[in-house]
Amino acid sequence: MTDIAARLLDGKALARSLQNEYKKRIATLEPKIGRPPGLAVLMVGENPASAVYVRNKERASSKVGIASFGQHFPVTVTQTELEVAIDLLNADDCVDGILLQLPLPSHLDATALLYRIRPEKDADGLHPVNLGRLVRSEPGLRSCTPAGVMRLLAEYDIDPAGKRALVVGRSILVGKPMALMLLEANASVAIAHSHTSASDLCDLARKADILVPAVGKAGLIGPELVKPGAVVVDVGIVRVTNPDGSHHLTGDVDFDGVSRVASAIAPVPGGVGPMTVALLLENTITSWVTSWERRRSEAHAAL
Ligand SMILES: Nc1nc(=O)c2c([nH]1)NC[C@@H]1CN(c3ccc(C(=O)N[C@@H](CCC(=O)O)C(=O)O)cc3)C=[N+]21
Repeated sequence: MTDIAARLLDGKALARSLQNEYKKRIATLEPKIGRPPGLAVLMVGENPASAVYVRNKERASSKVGIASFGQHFPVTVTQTELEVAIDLLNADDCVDGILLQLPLPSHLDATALLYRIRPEKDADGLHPVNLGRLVRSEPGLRSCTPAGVMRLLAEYDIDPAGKRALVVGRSILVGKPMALMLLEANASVAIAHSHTSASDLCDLARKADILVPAVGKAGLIGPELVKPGAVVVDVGIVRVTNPDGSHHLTGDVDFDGVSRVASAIAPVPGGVGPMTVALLLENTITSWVTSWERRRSEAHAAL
């Protein structure tokens, strides 16, 4: 086999440079707006993987100058308590973004809570209004992980137009919005999922110019499933326990094997994860600016 060293789609480096831009934008606008952007991440229980993400988000927020209104609830929290928390954040003029960290314990109705977040503060892009805008290709808050993938592709001048894209996974958080964003960028999009046969997955994957696995199964995508020269963006997150009890993250892709076949590859860690955090900050800043503009025009209208 010829060794093609795939280009590394370095989400970590891009996220860092985006964060520098956000920091400058906030520093410029904050004196006019009179307060920093505010982001509330709501986490329930002790899911260790979620805790990593929440910690990364809080660190990134404080780095760029976004105020955190995060709350951590015990696993015993009730639906009503979370509803009250969301209602208070919806009404709080210092909060621009609200993110309900998923998954939630099974006694809670996650959908009802996501629907309760005001669409203008839906930093995760999961409210039906924002999902509907995505379906319609209208501007709106976009789901952070797939938006991060699109931003990463753009940075490396990878244009999905006319390409065959395969998304593996159809979750509301990643797979479905990912497929819609690739479609919006004029790719020919297929979606494989848990009911797709192994042989169909193989056929579809080997035809894909852009392959986006988002399943959470280590080793799902080996070099035999990748078209030579394809772009592979690993969105899977698998938390592996090391022999010494510590943990490391890996994705759906056999990175070393696939690197020899693909033309470009986004690793885990260091690829889509940091981009997700960056786009969450970007959504929060967008909401901050939009709400300020809305208020300003309302004030003018009242004169
Ligand atoms: N409502 C909601 N929105 C989400 O966007 C959401 C969620 N729930 N639930 C869980 C998943 C997972 N997720 C991650 C984001 C970034 C990293 C991340 O920062 N990863 C880094 C660092 C990993 C590390 O620190 O080891 C990396 O891949 O390089 C990981 C995981 C967001 N999610």
